[in-house]
Amino acid sequence: MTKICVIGTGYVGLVTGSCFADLGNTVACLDVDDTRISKLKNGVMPIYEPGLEQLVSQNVRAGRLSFTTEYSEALKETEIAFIAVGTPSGSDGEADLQYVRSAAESIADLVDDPIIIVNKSTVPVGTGDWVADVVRKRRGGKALEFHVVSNPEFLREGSAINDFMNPDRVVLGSTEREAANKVAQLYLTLRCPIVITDLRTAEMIKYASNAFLATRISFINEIGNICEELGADVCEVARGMGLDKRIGPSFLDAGLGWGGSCFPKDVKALAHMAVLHGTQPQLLQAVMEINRNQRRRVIVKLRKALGGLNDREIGILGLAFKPNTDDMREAPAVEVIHLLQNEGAHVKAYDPQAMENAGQMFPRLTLCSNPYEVADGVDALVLTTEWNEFKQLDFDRIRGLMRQPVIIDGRNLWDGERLRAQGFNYYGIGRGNHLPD
Ligand SMILES: NC(=O)c1ccc[n+]([C@@H]2O[C@H](COP(=O)([O-])OP(=O)(O)OC[C@H]3O[C@@H](n4cnc5c(N)ncnc54)[C@H](O)[C@@H]3O)[C@@H](O)[C@H]2O)c1
Ligand SMILES: O=c1ccn([C@@H]2O[C@H](COP(=O)(O)OP(=O)(O)O[C@H]3O[C@H](CO)[C@@H](O)[C@H](O)[C@H]3O)[C@@H](O)[C@H]2O)c(=O)[nH]1
Repeated sequence: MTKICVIGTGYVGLVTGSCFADLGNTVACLDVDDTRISKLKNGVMPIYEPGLEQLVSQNVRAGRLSFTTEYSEALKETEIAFIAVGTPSGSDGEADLQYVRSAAESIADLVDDPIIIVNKSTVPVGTGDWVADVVRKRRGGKALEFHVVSNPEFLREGSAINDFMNPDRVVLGSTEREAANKVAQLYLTLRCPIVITDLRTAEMIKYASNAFLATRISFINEIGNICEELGADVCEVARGMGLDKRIGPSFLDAGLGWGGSCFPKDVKALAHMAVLHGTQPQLLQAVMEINRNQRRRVIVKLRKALGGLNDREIGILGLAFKPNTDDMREAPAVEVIHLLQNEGAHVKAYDPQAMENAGQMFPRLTLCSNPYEVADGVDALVLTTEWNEFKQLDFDRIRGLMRQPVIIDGRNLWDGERLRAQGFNYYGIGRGNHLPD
């Protein structure tokens, strides 16, 4: 049993803290956001993540998990402090480290016993050394025995608990092998490969992994765009490719492109690091450009199908950047809605979890309480997030409600042939169906 402190109670901090508590450790989760902590103290989750509420309440009841806004309370007798604060994109695409700095300074101010500081946030290569400098400078001459370990997180929103508890690997980087070994002990019961390396390599593994996954998606989207012109079906192409063991089937779903709180900012940050150090990240630039175009292509399709967008009614199914989350950061739906509204379209939408976030983001968006309300009177329906709830809709009812039977399936979720047989003008992504010019 280890006494742990997790700084930041967002998607990563809260999941990390509750999972470590569940594995038998004593965990204090800390956040500077009062509202978030009082919600958590009352058993209310500040984010939607399947299974999280139960995991938190179980471990709070067992006395292994607590929440606070007080650094002094959270850091009391802590052996390992995880920094899991946000690292958003700055103005040039570089990662903004102000929250990491503030967390490191608070540790430096309040701790006198030996401590391991673990960077779990996604941070630029070199940040581990920088955190050590920040702590040393802040201490002035006051001695502190501490080591910095990089432990990037690979969980996905929507399946975060399962990903944390069943990782493909755990990556640890440190200049001090003993410190990395101590952190490794926390993960031993998960029985997964543990890669122990130096700080900078560990930090790069995180960026390279995200950039590679984003590249796969942009690649298949580019293939999809070519398929559309040549009359091939990208879904079948991806299946045929993915059966090759060297390629594998994951992350080959063509659609509106990648969004979320990680891929966009991390690919940008990696490209920024490259440029800063005199390297041209040509592939990363193309990967980002393809992704930007993927959203715009939907607008082009709609314009063609409806002969213009001014005063058209468009229905959007799905607002979160992917299913099983309420997170709308860089969600494809956000850009699609902006582009539609800019062209004078009236937009209605529904999402099973992201309605509250959407209401704050789009004052002019009509929020509906189910897919049928969205379909009512629209000229086109656009599927932007492949929630389970959208998989089996009553399309006869939808056909009867819509003003024009145009469907853009931005996630290739539905059976196009069946929908065409039901009277829809169905357009998937990369599925070889041409629109008239
Ligand atoms: N979201 C994901 O799926 C995911 C997965 C892997 C890695 N990451 C990385 O993990 C980090 C955290 O991401 P997230 O999505 O959990 O962020 P988030 O925005 O959901 O949460 C960050 C939390 O940190 C708190 N915070 C900010 N400054 C603080 C401070 N000085 N002291 C204490 N708390 C502070 C904020 O109030 C907020 O609650 C990022 O670097 C991200 O790139 C995210
Ligand atoms: O074949 C695919 C797979 C995903 N996506 C899109 O890609 C984005 C990201 O999806 P996913 O990776 O499932 O979600 P995240 O929760 O953002 O997780 C990514 O980002 C996290 C933060 O760094 C990492 O920890 C995870 O390993 C990494 O998968 C979403 O918009 C998806 O719709 C596709 O378009 N096609």
